[in-house]
Amino acid sequence: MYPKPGPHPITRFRRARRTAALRALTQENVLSPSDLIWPMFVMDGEGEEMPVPSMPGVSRLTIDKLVDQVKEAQALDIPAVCIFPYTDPKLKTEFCEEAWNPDNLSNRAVRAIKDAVPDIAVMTDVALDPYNINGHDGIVRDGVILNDESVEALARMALAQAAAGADILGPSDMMDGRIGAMRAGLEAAGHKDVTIMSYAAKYASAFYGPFRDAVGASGALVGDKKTYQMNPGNSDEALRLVARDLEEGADMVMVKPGLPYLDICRRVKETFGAPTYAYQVSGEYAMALAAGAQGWIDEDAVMMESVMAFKRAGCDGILTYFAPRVARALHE
Ligand SMILES: NCc1[nH]cc(CCC(=O)O)c1CC(=O)O
Repeated sequence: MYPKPGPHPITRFRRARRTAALRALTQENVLSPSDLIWPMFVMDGEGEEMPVPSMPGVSRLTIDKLVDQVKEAQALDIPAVCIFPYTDPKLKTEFCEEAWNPDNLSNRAVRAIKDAVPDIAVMTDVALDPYNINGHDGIVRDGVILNDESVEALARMALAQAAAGADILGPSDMMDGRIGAMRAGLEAAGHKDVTIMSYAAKYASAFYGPFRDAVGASGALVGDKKTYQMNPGNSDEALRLVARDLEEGADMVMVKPGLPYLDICRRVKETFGAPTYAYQVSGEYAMALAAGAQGWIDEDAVMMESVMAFKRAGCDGILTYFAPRVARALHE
């Protein structure tokens, strides 16, 4: 593919690495605040925040404080935030009706953000787990996660989020056919310009543990999510899922988790050329923080290196809890 480099000493790769200026000049990939999506957790109440123990530096915030944090995102030139609700356990039901309540916590948060910070892109999560008594992303009957019934509920949920003003819908549920159903529903309701970032290749991963604590789903979850999330041993299947979701109307696609699945990011970007994102998930964040706290790694350096790795793998952007820290470092 490339001409073979000449032999040493005609070729000395170290020449271009000798000074910081030469290294900067020959750097292939660049990270910018505009590559970042900042995931945030919202809870009921006012003027309060509750730290997530397994995610140091991350807190659930009441809507007023969440809006302040979104202002901070904007000041840091981060173009998008992603909202996850910590739902009152009393609102969780078998059929997840709270998911499409126009005034549920997530929808109220979206409206408050769009009111106060209209220019930032707001992304929402489309999945039933925050509202489900059994913690699953879909509706469960006799221990089986029902696909088509879940898709109906998810499409309703997506419409409520679009009506609240979400710019990007993020279906993270992994039911089959949900993108098509959402896209048809959005068109029919006149929400023609709402984008969908499909969690297209989402793996059944052990790296989501701290997130489930943050949204209060860990205690609720009965069993695992292996009948709908992907088998970590698969790669070709990710391409078929991305092809399917793009065809059904996704504008952007995501690979999740992040670092352990960079090969998937690369294949997806090369195969489709579509806007491709990775989610550096809660467990990845928690691992870096835990090792950093022990003094076993240089946390800041590991953070920047890991986020850069996504760009190198071909991603157009990264959802990461490190977003504000990375943006701050880039502004220094
Ligand atoms: N549908 C829920 C959802 N949306 C994002 C994450 C994980 C995010 C993270 O770990 O940071 C999950 C958890 C899951 O699928 O169990």
